[in-house]
Amino acid sequence: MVVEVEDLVVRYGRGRSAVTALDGLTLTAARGQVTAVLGPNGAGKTTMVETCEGYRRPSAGTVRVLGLDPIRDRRRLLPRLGVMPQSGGAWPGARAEELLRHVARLYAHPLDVDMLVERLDLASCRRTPYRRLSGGERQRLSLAMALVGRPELAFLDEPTAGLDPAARRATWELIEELRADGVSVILTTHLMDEVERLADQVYVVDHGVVIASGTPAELTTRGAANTLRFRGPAGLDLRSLVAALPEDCAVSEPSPGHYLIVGKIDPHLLATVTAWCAAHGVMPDALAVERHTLEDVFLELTGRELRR
Ligand SMILES: Nc1ncnc2c1ncn2[C@@H]1O[C@H](COP(=O)(O)OP(=O)(O)OP(=O)(O)O)[C@@H](O)[C@H]1O
Repeated sequence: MVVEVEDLVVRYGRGRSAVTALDGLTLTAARGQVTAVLGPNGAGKTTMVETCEGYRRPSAGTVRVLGLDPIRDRRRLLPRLGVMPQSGGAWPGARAEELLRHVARLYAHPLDVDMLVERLDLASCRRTPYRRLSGGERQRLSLAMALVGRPELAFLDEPTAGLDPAARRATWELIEELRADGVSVILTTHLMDEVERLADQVYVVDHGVVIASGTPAELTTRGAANTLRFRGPAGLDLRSLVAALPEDCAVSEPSPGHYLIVGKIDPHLLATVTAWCAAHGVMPDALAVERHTLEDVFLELTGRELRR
């Protein structure tokens, strides 16, 4: 495990005005994987990442990063980490390329700066002072600065927030390459498609605790079962269809001629349904499988939307 967080509590302030940002958070991240921490605004994602980076002291609980204590072993840890903070962290007057080259010089075996500039589409703003960069350019430069040192473990705090679709795709591709190179990535996000595309393991966090975890596929198929819909003649004999399906499937006709099957929808089940239709002379129109998204899962767990 590259990150082990156990019963982590982090409070800001004291007394009555204290805010408990993390309230007993437990998670682990495996080497060479992309681990996503997903949650709405204020869930505690940034606090968790900053505590792993050694910027925040736990009020209780333990944190180990690459087997080390982020505060006590900070000097040994920092050269092995890549950190992309949510905002800022650069000198306003320094030019984009200058900043990146400066950071690259702090590491023993940096990546090729020109390659990163090219990959993250920063060529047109090489000479632009940081304070004049657009939000998206800052974001991409910040990612380049996190990766240039060839980190073993990269913490990326909402790496694609505010990026246009092309920049988002370029960022995703870069993260996939990092994983292919054996880099471990901890990613915070509130974007479903990002998690579904990139994450090996997801922790859904709300109010400072983990409320669900698993692979994206596990999270979207468990509990909240998937749905198969089709249209056909009204009043089909559903008892015979139910008999043909696995026990945990529910079949209904919510309105005449509209059929709904709720359960684990896999290719086998699809074949059973179409075979049943064929045997009964039914043409299933508008046959559609609806997969639950992580958004649905979050809504079911908390009763709230993930995006606010
Ligand atoms: N320095 C601080 N002082 C006081 N409260 C803070 C501080 N930083 C964060 N908080 C509070 O702690 C809670 C968790 O914030 P945090 O930034 O970790 O959440 P987040 O999940 O990263 O949110 P976002 O998606 O908006 O970045 C919030 O209620 C926030 O207001």
